[in-house]
Amino acid sequence: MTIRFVTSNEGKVREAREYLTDDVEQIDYDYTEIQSDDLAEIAVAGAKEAFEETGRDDPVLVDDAGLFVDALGGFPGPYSSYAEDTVGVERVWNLVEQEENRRAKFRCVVAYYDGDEARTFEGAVPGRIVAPRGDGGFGYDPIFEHEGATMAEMSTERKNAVSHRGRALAKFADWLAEN
Ligand SMILES: O=c1nc[nH]c2c1ncn2[C@H]1C[C@H](O)[C@@H](COP(=O)(O)OP(=O)(O)OP(=O)(O)O)O1
Ligand SMILES: [Mg+2]
Repeated sequence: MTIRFVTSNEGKVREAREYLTDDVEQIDYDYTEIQSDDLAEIAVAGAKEAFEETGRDDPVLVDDAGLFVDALGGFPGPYSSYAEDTVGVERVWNLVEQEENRRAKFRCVVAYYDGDEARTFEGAVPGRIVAPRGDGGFGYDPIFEHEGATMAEMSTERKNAVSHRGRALAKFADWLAEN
């Protein structure tokens, strides 16, 4: 089976290919990202729209993810992509730099839709916000440290083994194998 991963983010696709045995085709369809504080709601709405608008044949996968910083009340959260495009990763670091509590989480929801019932799979990883280090990965990876390394300092394989997306994809892969 081919899974159509609807995203403009090549980093997400690279990570999904590392994880899933099925073929993963990237579809660069720009679905509406609804405004919600619930990643699952955003991902499901996107998956349904993308499925309807891109031919209704192979099932689609949509991944909605974000960085949730404790000291900032969960900001940027569901607005992570907007914050990255506007203020940028370096200035998100600056917001946290003075805080004593640098704890944060990456969260990810992947939504799978084949025209029947939408399924969601979630993953999260705890970490700490640090000054940018490393040049792998994408997005907030350089400022997100987990067990001593930033995610930008990890190989795709190592990042997948611990990451929010890896955990969500692992659940999805298990479900897919049984269905
Ligand atoms: O593993 C990650 N490592 C670093 N940063 C990450 C990660 N996962 C999500 N993020 C950041 C990127 C973006 O600023 C936001 C997700 O936004 P999100 O809308 O889900 O993705 P996106 O706009 O990059 O691609 P698309 O919507 O086309 O799938 O959180
Ligand atoms: Mg997006």
